[in-house]
Amino acid sequence: MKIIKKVAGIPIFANMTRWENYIIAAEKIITGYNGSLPLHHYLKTFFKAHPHMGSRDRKRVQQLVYHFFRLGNWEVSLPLKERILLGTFLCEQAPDELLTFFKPEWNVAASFEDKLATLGLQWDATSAFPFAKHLSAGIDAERFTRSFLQQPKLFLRARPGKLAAILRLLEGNYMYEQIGANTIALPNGTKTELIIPDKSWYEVQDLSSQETGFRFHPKAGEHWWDCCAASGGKSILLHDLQPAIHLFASDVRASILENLRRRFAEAGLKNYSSKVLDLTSPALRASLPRTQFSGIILDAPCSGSGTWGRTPESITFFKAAQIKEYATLQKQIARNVAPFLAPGGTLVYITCSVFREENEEAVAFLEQECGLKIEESGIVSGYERNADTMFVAVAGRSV
Ligand SMILES: C[S@@+](CC[C@H](N)C(=O)[O-])C[C@H]1O[C@@H](n2cnc3c(N)ncnc32)[C@H](O)[C@@H]1O
Repeated sequence: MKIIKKVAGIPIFANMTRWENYIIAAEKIITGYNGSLPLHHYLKTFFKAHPHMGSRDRKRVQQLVYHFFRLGNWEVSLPLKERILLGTFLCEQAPDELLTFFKPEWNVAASFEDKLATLGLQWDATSAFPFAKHLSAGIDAERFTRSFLQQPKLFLRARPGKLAAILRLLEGNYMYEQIGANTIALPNGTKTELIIPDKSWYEVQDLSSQETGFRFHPKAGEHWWDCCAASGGKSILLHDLQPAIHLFASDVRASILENLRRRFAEAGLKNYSSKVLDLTSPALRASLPRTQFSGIILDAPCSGSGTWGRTPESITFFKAAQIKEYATLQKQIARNVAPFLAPGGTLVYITCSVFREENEEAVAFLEQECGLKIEESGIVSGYERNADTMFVAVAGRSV
């Protein structure tokens, strides 16, 4: 085919369909991406540098790239274009013009099993997800890895007393599902800020993340420390369960605590203190507002592997050696933080990881090295609910 021009490095071929140009753009993105930035940041920069692509083109090319990464390392020996089409075939459910153009014989509405039969391929969990041998107990590797083919949903948590008002705005106008007492699931990409005018009515928070809060049982007057608070998702959840607590939130990043302060202000949460703290520091005691807390939320820095349905590029670029690095950091933090749990108090250890080293092994460490008693622990499974998968353990200190 003859190149008629190049636009920002992408060849535009004579007599080429839109679909062929989409594939070429997706190939260029995939070959240029090295995993050092999150994919959505890379895509933003790429599209900025290629302004000739309209918003519909950008959206379609972006989908192709995500479909490709959702395959993980499965069938890596196929040519790039074939893997992009394969990912699209397995991820899409509705009739798709691009796929019809390239593969008219593929029935995109067929079941996963029928699609594999059409392709003459078998799903292999260990090549799709090279870290399968690290999975925590109770995770079905086959189902977990297949879940990467679907983008997780967007979940809202209705703040106390606001569910009915939010449902009135959604009813009849938007596709949504109510889950449990406070959760609303929406298609990913829904612009909630355009639907719900008051930001203090809800928090965007994954379903499994919301459910970790079932293990917080704060009582009025207690002192709680959210020691890896980030922008405060768990802190706001905790506060909504019991506003009359004394909340102390800390994180090692000053910038994320700025986000927390902004988010708390939007949520109308005023009664708290916050501080930048490095939990690996041996001088932690001197920096704390008190030395005994009734409750500690340790939402540890982790691989994030339970959330990779939202960032599937991580499957390709994550290195197994990083699991050990996170596990070491988690133990260091646990050892430093545990002494500040008051007798009779509760430490809730949370990760959004699916790896045993960050979950069960951290729990064994809390028990064996930190003198805590594990009351409950396990996976909060999201992979069959279009949600993230998390891990939560409740540890207590004897009186
Ligand atoms: C999983 S995130 C917390 C998410 C948060 N709790 C929420 O609900 O949105 C882990 C946090 O730990 C923080 N962190 C990492 N290393 C740390 C350290 N050495 N000391 C304190 N915080 C640390 C990170 O900055 C990150 O914000």
